[in-house]
Amino acid sequence: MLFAVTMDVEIPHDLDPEVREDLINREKSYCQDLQRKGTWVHIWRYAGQYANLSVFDVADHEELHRILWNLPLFPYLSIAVTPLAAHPSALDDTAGVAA
Ligand SMILES: O=C(O)CC1=CCC(=O)O1
Repeated sequence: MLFAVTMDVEIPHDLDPEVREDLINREKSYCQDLQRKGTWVHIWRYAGQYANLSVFDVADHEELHRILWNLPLFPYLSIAVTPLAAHPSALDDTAGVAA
């Protein structure tokens, strides 16, 4: 199942800089591990915003929830989830999408 997920990042300005750096480093490792597994299919920056648009390929809602809940930055994210379905005009056979 494919999901588009928007994450808006709002880290408090008064957070200890070392804590902030550690969180961001752990978020990057977590994200890149899931990319290597093929679960975190895309991550794009919204231009001009501290926010990303990501696409996840997961077995079910519970797997997506677990992944999002365990994001190191989770306490500082506003998250919106949109389920995706195949578009009939798409040329490519997009992974994970049933026709
Ligand atoms: O910077 C962001 O958009 C938050 C984030 C999610 C995964 C990652 O590495 O950073």
